[in-house]
Amino acid sequence: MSERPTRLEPDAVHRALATLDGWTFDGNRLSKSFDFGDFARATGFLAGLAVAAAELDHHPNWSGVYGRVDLELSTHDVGGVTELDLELARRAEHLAGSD
Ligand SMILES: C[C@H](O)[C@H](O)[C@H]1CNC2=NC(N)=NC(=O)C2=N1
Repeated sequence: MSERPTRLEPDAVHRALATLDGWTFDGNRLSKSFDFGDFARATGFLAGLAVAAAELDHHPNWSGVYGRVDLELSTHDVGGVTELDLELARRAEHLAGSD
């Protein structure tokens, strides 16, 4: 996306999250923990997410332990959640096999 993304109003974020299982919104960022059960599956997920992030030029904050991956999504350039974060969340769901 070449245009600067627009910070979404909270109502719009909540409406979008109705179709995304298990994500929370704190007013500034989306969060979800994925539990894959082992390190190989967790790192496989991260490899796929890295490809998605490169395609979108939009990058997650991530951390994790062994089989768990914790994601936080926000658009640093605008200090909130944009359509890019929702798209990255959708792709994360797809990669995790939960959509
Ligand atoms: C210039 C480049 O497109 C920007 O710095 C992008 C890169 N990836 C990004 N990722 C995230 N999460 N937020 C951003 O604001 C952001 N900006």
